Amino acid sequence: APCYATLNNKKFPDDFMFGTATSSYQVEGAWNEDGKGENIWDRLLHTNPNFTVNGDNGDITCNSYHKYKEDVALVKELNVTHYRFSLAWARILPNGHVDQINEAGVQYYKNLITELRANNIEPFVTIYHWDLPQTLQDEGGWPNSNIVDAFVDYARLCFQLFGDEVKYWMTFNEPKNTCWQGYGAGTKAPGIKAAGIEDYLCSHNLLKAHAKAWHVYDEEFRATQKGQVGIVIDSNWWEPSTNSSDDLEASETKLQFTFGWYAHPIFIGDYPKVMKNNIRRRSLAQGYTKSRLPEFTPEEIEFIKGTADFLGVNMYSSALVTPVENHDVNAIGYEADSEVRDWLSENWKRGASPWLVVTPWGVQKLLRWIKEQYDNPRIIITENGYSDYDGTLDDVDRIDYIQQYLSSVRDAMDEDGVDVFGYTVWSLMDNLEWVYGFTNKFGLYNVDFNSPNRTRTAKKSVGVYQNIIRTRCLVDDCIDS
Ligand SMILES: O=S(=O)(O)CCCN1CCN(CCO[C@@H]2O[C@H](CO)[C@@H](O)[C@H](O)[C@H]2O)CC1
Repeated sequence: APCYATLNNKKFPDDFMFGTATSSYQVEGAWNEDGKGENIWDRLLHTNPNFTVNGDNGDITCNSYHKYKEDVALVKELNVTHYRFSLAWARILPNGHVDQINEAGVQYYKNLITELRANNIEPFVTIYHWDLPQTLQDEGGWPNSNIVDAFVDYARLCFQLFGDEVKYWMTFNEPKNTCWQGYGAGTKAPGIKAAGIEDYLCSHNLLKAHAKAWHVYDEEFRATQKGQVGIVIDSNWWEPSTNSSDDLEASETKLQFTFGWYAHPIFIGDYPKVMKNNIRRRSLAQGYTKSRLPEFTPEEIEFIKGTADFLGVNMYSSALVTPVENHDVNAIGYEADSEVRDWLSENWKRGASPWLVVTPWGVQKLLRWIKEQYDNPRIIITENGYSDYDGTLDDVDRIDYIQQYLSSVRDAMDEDGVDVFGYTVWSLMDNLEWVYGFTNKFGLYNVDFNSPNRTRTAKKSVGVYQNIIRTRCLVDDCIDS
């Protein structure tokens, strides 16, 4: 493996939190058992089986709903401090509203949290990881402002039910992919293609919902439960394709359109200027009478600002950027509105996921940028990982990936003073990788989807990650370092 000078001469702090992660729709299965309601992924994949490779779906997947004790044993074996998982809204509230609580669903999460605590593992709970109850989508979904109070009622119930044992909450996983992929590109449930319109309505409501949930925790629960509420925002690192001022500006613009879209309202206030300017200019040029990007009132700007006790960052990959010449003024969508083109360099090693390239230097650049942009927020890497096609147990590529990215996180902490308090490998086990089905495997543990028992088997990376956690430093297999 390549030698990185920092690999073997840096220790992670004793209180640095190493963890691993999954999400409800990707691992639980039991899609319609014990009173769970239908969610937008159930509906989308049952009505469009070819939406995913091989028609794979979450009906059973890893069957974690029935195998959660075994899963917690694997998490324990990893010797991690925390396990990040998400709550399936429709398992707790089958029609999405608090008028009907499914006790069996509540009990499942209470059992999971109890099992984690019994094994001295910190539960890191994502309230929403893309699996909206179908009834709420039928009522308009994220673009309909009614969703705000539906989410806040759901979040308040979660705080009430689980808040005595859960001290780390994340409202949303990757708002950009919730909105852009769900309602813009249509590449994720509910699969709506309304780029530049419904993705912006989704984000407007999602930000209000996040902020309201944070204020509810702050006013009604923090004093007694003493926990923290954050949000998980993802982005590539966007590398200028040359050091021309145009390319440097394109990088900054793309960062604002992907990370700033959500971080700017929460950490500074309001949408980023370049988003507001670009989208207004393009909307008017397209004949709209006002910007396609909704506007916050001054009160809303103040209400949303400051609503994150920590920042979860999902970072996997990078891309090269440059301004789009003679852009099509009629193209709409958050990518077109950025007027930036991005692509992957041929020189970068690939993962199985088409968007995944091995660019560890990108995580240090993104973390440094976040620190400078948002005044050094407390950060935990809530997802980072490598996918292959065959789920090989001899996963040396994943071992290299994790070590190189951790080394770059370490550099951001040492050289740039970024306040990173944890790192989380995506994922505990191979699972349903959205449109790629079971063909993209991210797990530290292999899952045999052909066996009814969904047998989990440790890959080589399990031993390496255990060592990193035990020794607090990166194993360097170089002999000449
Ligand atoms: O969107 S950008 O314009 O900035 C760049 C495009 C590429 N992204 C990279 C990450 N990605 C998946 C992240 O998705 C995350 O990572 C895991 C692996 O995919 C998933 O299994 C998790 O559920 C999800 O939280 C969505 C697409």
